[in-house]
Amino acid sequence: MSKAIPAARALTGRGLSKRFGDLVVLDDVDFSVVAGDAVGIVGPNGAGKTTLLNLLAGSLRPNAGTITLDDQDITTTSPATRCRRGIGRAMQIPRPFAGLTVLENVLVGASYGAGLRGQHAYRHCAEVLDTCGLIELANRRADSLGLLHRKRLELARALATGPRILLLDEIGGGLTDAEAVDLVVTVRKLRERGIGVVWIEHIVHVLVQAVDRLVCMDAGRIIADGDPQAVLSDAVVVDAYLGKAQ
Ligand SMILES: Nc1ncnc2c1ncn2[C@@H]1O[C@H](COP(=O)(O)OP(=O)(O)OP(=O)(O)O)[C@@H](O)[C@H]1O
Repeated sequence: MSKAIPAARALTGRGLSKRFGDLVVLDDVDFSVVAGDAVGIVGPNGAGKTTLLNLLAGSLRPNAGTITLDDQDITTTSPATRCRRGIGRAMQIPRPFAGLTVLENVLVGASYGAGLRGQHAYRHCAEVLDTCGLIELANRRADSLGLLHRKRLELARALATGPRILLLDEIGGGLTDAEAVDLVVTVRKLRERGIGVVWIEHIVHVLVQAVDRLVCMDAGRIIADGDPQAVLSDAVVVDAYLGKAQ
């Protein structure tokens, strides 16, 4: 399903800063993900996690810094172009086309994101729906789905665009632990196919089952980046994040 991915290709932000008025939300952040990596991002509310994802996806422009994909500068490239170049994104609050079926929603991603048509598009969507546990709901209207299936559909819509790097914003939010673990299984499969995953999630004990690297942000900066267990036992992380019951 995924495109062939040279292992060294990466999405990289260097020196990223973002302000809203006087509020500095990101302050000189360096971040990189390589295809096939799974990186978790945690941190307290307001740390700048979603803003970092917005910059990487292109829905916000940084005030300073550069973003490259495969060493090409995409800092000012639109989200639609980034999507066609292999950066997929699943939003915190799923907003499917409510009146369309599950299959039709995924076909939109396959058509506009991956550029697939006809039988190729249908075959690709069937694989995506199977991967995301939605194949039996293919003909259900999106607005009839419960939260778990809406979250899965959000992931499927992003996956249908044929990403090499997938940005996931709290796709486990609001789910039970068992439901969120279900998403872990799916994310692991994607990683095995060589897709790079960046996953923001507050359910840390679930997130660490899916990622091999954990980044902790606080107040617009990355305060730890590395092996998940080492990051979680870092005194600075415990003080800034884990000490404040999430
Ligand atoms: N468009 C905006 N205009 C003004 N302030 C904003 C805007 N977007 C985000 N912010 C502020 O930037 C800060 C960082 O927000 P961001 O959503 O990136 O944090 P986060 O780490 O993802 O938080 P959470 O875990 O609560 O989702 C917050 O103080 C937020 O209120």
